[in-house]
Amino acid sequence: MNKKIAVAIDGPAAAGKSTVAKKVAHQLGYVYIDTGAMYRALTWKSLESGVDLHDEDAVYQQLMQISIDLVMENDGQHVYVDERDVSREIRQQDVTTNVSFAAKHGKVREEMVKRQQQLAAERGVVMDGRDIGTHVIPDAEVKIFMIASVQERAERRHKENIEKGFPSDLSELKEEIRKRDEIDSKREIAPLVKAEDAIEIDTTSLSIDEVVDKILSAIADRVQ
Ligand SMILES: Nc1ncnc2c1ncn2[C@@H]1O[C@H](COP(=O)(O)OP(=O)(O)O)[C@@H](O)[C@H]1O
Ligand SMILES: Nc1ccn([C@@H]2O[C@H](COP(=O)(O)OP(=O)(O)O)[C@@H](O)[C@H]2O)c(=O)n1
Repeated sequence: MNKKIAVAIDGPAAAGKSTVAKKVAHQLGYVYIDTGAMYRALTWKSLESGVDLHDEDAVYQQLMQISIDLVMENDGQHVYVDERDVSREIRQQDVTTNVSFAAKHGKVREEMVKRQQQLAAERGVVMDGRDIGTHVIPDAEVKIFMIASVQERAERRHKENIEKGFPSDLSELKEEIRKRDEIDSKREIAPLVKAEDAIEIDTTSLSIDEVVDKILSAIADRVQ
């Protein structure tokens, strides 16, 4: 497979996007870009500095003052805000429950999309998020929309939290996922929606490797 392409993976919270995107990128020797981590990094910084996440100008100003870097290291991708490694902090519950507020502002999204498009300028990328196939890389050669039931997604996140030593409550997780999906799907700017030309994969009863294989074969079909 010589021709390098862009693969856009979108879908709701905990559908398995980043796990699968990382594996697909690894198999192809592509770069993986986690756009959710960028919104989480901004949210973490805003909470740290006491910025009101509902104040569009304040959140935008905060974003313009920071650099957000995704760096591949031996143990996986790390996220830096300026010089600080915040990979763990951005997965904490206060960031998770607030990130959709930061992500709904038009000015914030415009700047994020600009940064993400720079990262994807060269092909050979797998990028995951909510608006990748619709706004960030609308001309991506392969677009995937991953879904799974809320129950399944909450159970997956619960298991992951316990493994990481994070406190976790299944019914709270279900509620948080439902609420975040609703904000992400109903926002005015670039809501979470399947791109017309995206392939939908329901991962509820699929293993990680089965999903990876489906995406790799969609890519193989496209680049032939
Ligand atoms: N098809 C799958 N079957 C079972 N578990 C999965 C599957 N895909 C992902 N997971 C697990 O679900 C959790 C959430 O996946 P993640 O990739 O973080 O989702 P997203 O990026 O969509 O939020 C992770 O712990 C991951 O290992
Ligand atoms: N391209 C993107 C990526 C994430 N986001 C926002 O960032 C939040 C966190 O994204 P994420 O991919 O880390 O979320 P999880 O599904 O991993 O929990 C989402 O709930 C969206 O509010 C977005 O608006 N657009």
